[in-house]
This record gives sequence, structure tokens and C-alpha cells, in this order.
Amino acid sequence: MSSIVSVTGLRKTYAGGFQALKGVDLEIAEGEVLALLGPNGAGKTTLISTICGISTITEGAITVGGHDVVRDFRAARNMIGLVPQELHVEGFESVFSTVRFTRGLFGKRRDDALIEQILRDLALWDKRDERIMALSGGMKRRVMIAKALAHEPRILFLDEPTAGVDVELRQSMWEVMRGLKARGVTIILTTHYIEEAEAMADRVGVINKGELLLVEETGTLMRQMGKKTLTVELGAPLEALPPALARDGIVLGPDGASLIYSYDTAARQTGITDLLADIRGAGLQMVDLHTTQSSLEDIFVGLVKGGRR
Ligand SMILES: Nc1ncnc2c1ncn2[C@@H]1O[C@H](COP(=O)(O)OP(=O)(O)OP(=O)(O)O)[C@@H](O)[C@H]1O
Repeated sequence: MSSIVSVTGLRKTYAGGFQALKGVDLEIAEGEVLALLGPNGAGKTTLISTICGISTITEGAITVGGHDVVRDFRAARNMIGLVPQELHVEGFESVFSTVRFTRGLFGKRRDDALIEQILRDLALWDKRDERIMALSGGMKRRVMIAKALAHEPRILFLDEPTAGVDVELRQSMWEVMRGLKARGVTIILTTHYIEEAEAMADRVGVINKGELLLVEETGTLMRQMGKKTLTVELGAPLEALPPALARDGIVLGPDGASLIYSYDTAARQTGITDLLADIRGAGLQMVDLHTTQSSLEDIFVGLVKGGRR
């Protein structure tokens, strides 16, 4: 994997003595979308801020595109676009001039065609002459993204890009992110929305109490750690579970009308074949079968409760 961001042994202790990051190692591949999941106060924003060179490093090292974020701050920062959690926009300025001005701050030559393209991609072109204060919250967020993209960064950090936005806007933000990914932009987003990680991320990192508990491909994580539940609907309800069917992971469903069996999707033998044979052997009639897969949310809650894998 060729890393565009490399974080090694990162520790961050705030002035009051609070340890917000306790030794984080993380490699981010060029072109990937990485979602950082974690409860409030886990250290997600702190991690992003240290990578972006906004927050000082207590111990460890970070490189962005091979540039050390402390020694070679300017080169590292030039490669990064940051969309922070809070909206900071100059309310009286127009959309176009704000985004153009931001590009200038990075010492890049004026390129109005590029700004036009960015605004079009973000469905902001029609609003280019409006004052930012007159825009809706969702539009302001998009202006923040446009500003972050104005100097053509190769890496975009989005800190909770869809917190508190409506479903339609969330979907349109996802479209924006997909478009950027298709152009090869590496995206790191923090989110509280599991469905966002599931929908967008190539890999998921789970942070809790300043520790990166794991980083895994989204699909692999779901497969490795997921549980499945098989529900067998019975022709006639049972009073109790027949002894022949008793085994780990099985319970009688509501009203005794079904059997519910939980199994590990990663296990070599799920036990389903034996279970079905035993159900038949016990003379029970099966009228329907269905399976459900645990969500990334279940996995996440289990991880945060249970600590490092
Ligand atoms: N400037 C600061 N001084 C002292 N402590 C801080 C400072 N900034 C953050 N913290 C603490 O560090 C911890 C991690 O905060 P951080 O904002 O990184 O978490 P987060 O995972 O982004 O949370 P959220 O999801 O709520 O945004 C929190 O306990 C927070 O109170």
C-alpha cells in the first residue's frame, strides 16, 4: 500500500494534562476513503487537527505526501483540504469571491475556471454571487467544502460533514464525496453515522478514548466480526425448546412459533446443516427460513465496549 498519510506513535496531551491520543499508528492509502468512527470525545478531531498541523504533537511523527507536518508544515498543509466541524464563513462575502480568496491564501495563482468547476460540482454555481449569510446551513457547508478544495488538495479531511443535515442533503454530500474519490482525492471523514461509514468508506477506523482500536476494510470488518441470525418459522408453536435442538446460540422465538439461531459468519462451521437435520429429526415442520446480518453499528458498539480486538 502506498501511503499518502503516515502517522507513527502519535500521542497528544493537552495543556491541562489530558491525554487525547495515546499512541496512534495509521497509514492512509492514496485515493481511499477512510471513515473514523468513535463516540464523542474519542479523539477524532484531535487526530485530524494534528495531521493538518493545527494542533501540536506531543510525541510521534506524521508525514503527508512524505512531508513531515512539523518540519515541512507548508508543503504538507498544501496537500490538505480541511472542512472543520464548525462553519466558519465570511458572511458578507459572495460565494465566488470567498472561494477564490481561499485559493490565494495558499499562494496559488488565480484560476477562475477551476473555481467555477468546483462550484458547479457542489451545485453552488447558481449561488455564486450570493452573500454567504443568505444561504441555508446545507449550502454553507458546501461552501466550506468548496473553500477546502480551492487549492486543489490531494487529501480532504471532513470532520462530521453531515452532522445535523437532512437526509436529502446527506445523500447529496455523499454524491459529492464519490465524485471527489473518482478524481483520486483521498478522503478522511469522521462520522457518528454508521450508515455513512458503511455507504462511503473503503476502510473504517474505530477510535475510543484516544486509542485506534482497529482499521479494517469495511466489507472485511462486516464479514469477520458480523453475526448472522437464522430464524426458522415453525408450522406449530412449541412450549419449550426440544432437548435435541438445545445448543449454543439458539432460543425459542416469541410465542414459540420460531427458532432463532445466532452464528458467527467467520466460523468454519456455522452448525446450520446439523441444526436443520435435527429440526427435521425432531419431527418439526419448517414453514419459512430467513437470515439477518448484524450491522456495522452492532460491531462498533461491541468494539467500544470490549476494547482492543
Ligand atoms: N483544547 C483542548 N484542551 C483540553 N482538552 C481538549 C481540547 N480539545 C479537545 N480536548 C479533549 O480531548 C478529547 C478528544 O476530543 P476530540 O474533539 O478530539 O474528540 P472527538 O472524537 O472529535 O469528539 P466529537 O465526536 O464529540 O467531536 C475530549 O475529551 C476533549 O474534551
